[in-house]
Amino acid sequence: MATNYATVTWDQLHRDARQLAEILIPRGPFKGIVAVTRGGLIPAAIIAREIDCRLIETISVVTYDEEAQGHPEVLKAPAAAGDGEGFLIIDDLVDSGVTAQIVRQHLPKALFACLYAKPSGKPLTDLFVVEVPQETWVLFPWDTAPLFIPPLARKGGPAA
Ligand SMILES: O=P(O)(O)OC[C@H]1O[C@H](OP(=O)(O)OP(=O)(O)O)[C@H](O)[C@@H]1O
Ligand SMILES: Nc1nc2[nH]cnc2c(=O)[nH]1
Ligand SMILES: [Mg+2]
Repeated sequence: MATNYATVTWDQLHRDARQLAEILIPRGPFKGIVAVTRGGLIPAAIIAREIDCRLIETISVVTYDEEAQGHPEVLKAPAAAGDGEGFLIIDDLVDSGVTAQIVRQHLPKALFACLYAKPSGKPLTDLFVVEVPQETWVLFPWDTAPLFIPPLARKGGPAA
């Protein structure tokens, strides 16, 4: 279980994805993008628009059930990307690096980029935008909703 949480808003995610696109442009052009579903889908869509790439393939890897890490399972291979030559892989984040390692085994010649990287997974990426501490759990905008919280003055109980 994580000890800290970092909430990423839609605006922040959009800014980070655009920043990644900017550093990717000199590394291209790319034949296509392989999005690591599901987390890589929205970052991949934003980046595809910015780098003007219309061919999007997916690889589906399931590793986590909420915060619990399980055994990674590839539900769909990225058939259209061959060995990955000329392709760009996009995921939302690397944590342990297990998912990235499996994706790289399928696409050894592709470039791997993600928005957020924790120290254990960082060496598995070619490019990322923001480093996040290992013990922090990133909350993405598609996993969260704004909630009512009571005013601070009422926190101590009815007398406050
Ligand atoms: O570096 P790791 O420890 O392998 O963790 C990173 C992976 O975990 C999350 O995917 P998840 O398995 O939760 O599936 P999802 O993308 O469908 O939400 C995230 O989107 C990365 O793909
Ligand atoms: N949402 C989310 N999924 C993850 N999968 C592995 N690490 C994380 C994380 O920090 N946040
Ligand atoms: Mg994922």
